[in-house]
Amino acid sequence: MIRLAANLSMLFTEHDFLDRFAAAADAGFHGVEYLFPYAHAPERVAEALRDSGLEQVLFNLPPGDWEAGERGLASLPGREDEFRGSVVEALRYAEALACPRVHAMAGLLPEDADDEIREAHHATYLANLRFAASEAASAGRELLIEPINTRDMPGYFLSRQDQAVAVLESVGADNLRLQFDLYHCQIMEGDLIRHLERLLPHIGHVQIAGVPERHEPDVGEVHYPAVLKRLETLGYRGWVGCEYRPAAGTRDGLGWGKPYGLVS
Ligand SMILES: O=C(O)C(=O)[C@@H](O)CO
Ligand SMILES: [Mg+2]
Repeated sequence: MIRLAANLSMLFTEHDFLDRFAAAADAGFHGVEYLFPYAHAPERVAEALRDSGLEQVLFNLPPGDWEAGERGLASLPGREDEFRGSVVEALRYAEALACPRVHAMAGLLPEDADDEIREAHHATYLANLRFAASEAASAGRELLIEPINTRDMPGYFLSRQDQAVAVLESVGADNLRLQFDLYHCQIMEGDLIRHLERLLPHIGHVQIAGVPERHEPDVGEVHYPAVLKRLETLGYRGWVGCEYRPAAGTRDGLGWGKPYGLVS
């Protein structure tokens, strides 16, 4: 059975952040994910989670200066101390929220990146992920990496599934896994079902959205009923994060999720 998690950075934004938990539970979700919890004390987020009866399934490490355009620290040479601090902070929240996995965003390459700069980012990424995976393992958590399409996020260091698999294999930590976002993969590479079949052993979390607008999964070029069916028959037992921007209201657009227990 497909288990859907509401991404509270994109869904239920009609409500204040801490009120989105109850709204998600009311719509039939059993899990939640979001970008960042850090604007709120962990106890307050834990309370909202507890009151709603939801499971926290994922959130991201602090990403650097998001407002200034930064998109993660993991591959940024010279920012290693800050990255290590972000690992400690994320694991503190993960403990308070009983969240089994956290996502480390890779960060952006400079516009004029040549081979030498790319190689420096790659080496930094591997070293940082080794450290973070080891800290996460000690805390009993998984660490995820996610290829993101370079149309939405130009310059993002990790953009293709093969690149992610090579990184997973180089780091070689059992708790370092793939956040497989079908929306990004469709834009960069397509062939979603074959990707799922091949990548399943690496996948720690799945996310979905309609392509190309990133609206509801039943809008656009991907036929999600077939893709989710294949995910199920492959034996995937993890969560599927609904990481899309509703075309109108969140509840108005939940009809696509009726077969999976959602209520519009
Ligand atoms: O943008 C996405 O896709 C995400 O999953 C965010 O967590 C940013 O990586
Ligand atoms: Mg995603």
